[in-house]
Amino acid sequence: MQLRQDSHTVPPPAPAAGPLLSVRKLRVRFGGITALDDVSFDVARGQIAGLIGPNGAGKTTLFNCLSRLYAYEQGAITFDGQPLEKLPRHRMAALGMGRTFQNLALFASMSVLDNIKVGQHARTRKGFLAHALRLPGVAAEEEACSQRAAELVRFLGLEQVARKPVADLPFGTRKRVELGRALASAPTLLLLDEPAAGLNHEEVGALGDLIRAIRDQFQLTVLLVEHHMGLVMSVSDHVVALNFGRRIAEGTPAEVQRDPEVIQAYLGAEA
Ligand SMILES: Nc1ncnc2c1ncn2[C@@H]1O[C@H](COP(=O)(O)OP(=O)(O)OP(=O)(O)O)[C@@H](O)[C@H]1O
Repeated sequence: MQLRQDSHTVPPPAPAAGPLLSVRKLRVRFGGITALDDVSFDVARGQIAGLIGPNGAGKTTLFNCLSRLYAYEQGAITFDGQPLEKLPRHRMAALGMGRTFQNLALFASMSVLDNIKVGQHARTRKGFLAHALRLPGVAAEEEACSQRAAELVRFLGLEQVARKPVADLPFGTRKRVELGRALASAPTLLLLDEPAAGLNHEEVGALGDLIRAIRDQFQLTVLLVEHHMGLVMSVSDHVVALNFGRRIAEGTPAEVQRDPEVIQAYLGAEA
């Protein structure tokens, strides 16, 4: 199905050239622990990129740097040609970065539809005061938000539960709602933090199809942190592997899977 884009929610067209995301020589330390050490990689526009590594490798730290939740002591991140460190944290969603979290971050007592609508907040133009005073344009903006949320609900197959509180839903369904909320901000880069965690085998299979459908439908770029190797390797165009905060390999899924350092990192992790 085709999602309608409206004048209030459309992101500015991305310049065609250069990677969408560029991470350069990133270093993050927590006391004596170096969580990221000189990490560099690019994510090309339209790509599904997988970020893998054993526990403690630095994946979440990297995501938190992208969301500006963590500060980095060295290095640079460029998103859509803009240096991230110059931008305030609250502008990340408006800039075109949408994110899901390892531990679901939804409003449990609110309905599916309302949770998805919350995600559009960053894209609305009219401020709090305009809404409170019902200034001209507010009604049109609200209508556009409702329509987009309803279209996302349909796209994600959530029609049957759209008006139910999120707390009443199974875990796998709640994860879809979180995806819907991240998509509601019309991101150009979607950051997925362990979307397969807690899902059963069938749900993981469906998730792979859904991630590809999302990329194609919304023409966005995906960066995926995931422990489920089957999912990462089947869905990713490009994979970056971290271990102990360092980038140990990068390439196609096949290249990374046969990289000796990657094999050693995972065998070592299991030993
Ligand atoms: N806020 C923090 N304070 C102190 N140390 C931290 C903090 N966040 C992460 N670390 C440490 O940084 C290192 C990297 O952790 P991180 O959570 O980024 O790894 P990860 O690859 O996401 O692991 P997992 O797969 O288990 O989620 C670990 O040694 C971790 O203990």
